[in-house]
Amino acid sequence: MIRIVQSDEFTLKREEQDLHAKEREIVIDMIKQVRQHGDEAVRAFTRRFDGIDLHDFRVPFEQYEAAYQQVSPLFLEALRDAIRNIRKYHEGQLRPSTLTPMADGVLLGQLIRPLKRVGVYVPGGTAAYPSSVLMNVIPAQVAGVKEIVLVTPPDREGNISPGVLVAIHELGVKEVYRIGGAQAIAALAYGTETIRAVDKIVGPGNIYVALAKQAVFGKVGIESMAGPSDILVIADDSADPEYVAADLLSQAEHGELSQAILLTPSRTLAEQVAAQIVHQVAKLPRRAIAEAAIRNMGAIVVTKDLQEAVAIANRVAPEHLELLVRDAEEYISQIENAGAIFVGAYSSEPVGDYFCGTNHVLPTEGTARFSSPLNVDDFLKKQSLIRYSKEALMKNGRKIIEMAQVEGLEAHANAIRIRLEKEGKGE
Ligand SMILES: NC(=O)c1ccc[n+]([C@@H]2O[C@H](COP(=O)([O-])OP(=O)(O)OC[C@H]3O[C@@H](n4cnc5c(N)ncnc54)[C@H](O)[C@@H]3O)[C@@H](O)[C@H]2O)c1
Ligand SMILES: N[C@H](CO)Cc1c[nH]c[nH+]1
Ligand SMILES: [Zn+2]
Repeated sequence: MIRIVQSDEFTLKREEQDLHAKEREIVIDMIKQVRQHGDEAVRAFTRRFDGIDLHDFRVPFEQYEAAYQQVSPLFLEALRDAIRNIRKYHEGQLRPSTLTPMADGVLLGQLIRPLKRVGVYVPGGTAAYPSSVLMNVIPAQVAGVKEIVLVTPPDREGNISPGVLVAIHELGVKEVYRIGGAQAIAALAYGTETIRAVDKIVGPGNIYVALAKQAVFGKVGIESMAGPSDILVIADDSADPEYVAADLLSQAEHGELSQAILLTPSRTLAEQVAAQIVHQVAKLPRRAIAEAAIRNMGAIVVTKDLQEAVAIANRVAPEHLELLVRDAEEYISQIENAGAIFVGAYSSEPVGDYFCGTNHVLPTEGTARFSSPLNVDDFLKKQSLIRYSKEALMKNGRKIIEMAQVEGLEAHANAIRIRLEKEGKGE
């Protein structure tokens, strides 16, 4: 089911073609419709893609109460532990504003302020993602964002999964709309009769969601291209093939566009993992999705050695990278491009998806070359503060004028010159 190739035959699908040209066109048109027709367009797309006609996008309050009756005590305990871990990890990312005193009484600063109004996308098309509620909302709260607007798609009865509702309630998010896909992103970016526009949209989703976020960037901020999940495992012959296959499948089951790649110098391991995938996938409830993902986007690449595996991994720039090799720590510094690095046999990827505290909203589609995991800084903006003194201006004014004149910007030069002249320092 999964192709096994030698390293010199391996190409990435995204290197061969623009994988998402059709979907890009679709979302651009959807965004246009929502801009023109507001709620009416959102309602029509929800009818078409989620199969429900919603008059009110808000989640009825009784649904939160009922949700607590539908989740297990262990789920609630796990959720609360995960909240603690995620909060602690993200609190470690906070840093204060800075004020730097310079010569002659000059004070320069970097002020850090939370964003005012942020939209959070929680995916929910083919699976429910309570964990994504935590991963988006907690860093926003740690940053001090006051207005958090959460959107998530409804099921065919118009309901949101109990796990998601409980997670929302545990974190105290109040503004929640049952809408998803590109229509939800457009509504958050441009506003509708019901939904007030936000300053930034964060959160993972399928390819329609990721491309819609890309398309509205500029009107609002976005954190990254957190689209279809992917995983890359680097393993040597010390790795357990059952673990490798299970971890690859853990991401393949997200969606048919999920990419799962194993790089190994061991032909024996390659064949054992391929056999394990066939064996394990057969038992999965989401077998059809995982099989399609493995068939379309999966690969086992037999490399010359581990160094070549590292070089290919840096080219792939995966969302998740697992190091299942002897002396795994020694390879960490060589992994330049990966959203999250999981080190050793017990750092299985779902540990990061749910629980340890790091953020699972990660850059996909190779964008780990330049993007980072969602973090507290995504919810903050920085402002420069300049308090220049008279003494400093009198001392440096001539130099500033000279720079302005080299740029041919005489009005800039004048703004400084006028002050120097008033103080009797002009030429
Ligand atoms: N990168 C990350 O950090 C990360 C984290 C969690 C989940 N994910 C990804 O999120 C995704 C979740 O996907 P999902 O589909 O279950 O939920 P989703 O909420 O992302 O998407 C569902 C929505 O897609 C829209 N849609 C479906 N088919 C469409 C079509 N043909 N045309 C236009 N719009 C359409 C619908 O409006 C629907 O509400 C997976 O790909 C998963 O890998 C990524
Ligand atoms: N693996 C996903 C990020 O790509 C996050 C997730 C949530 N639930 C399960 N997995
Ligand atoms: Zn996952």
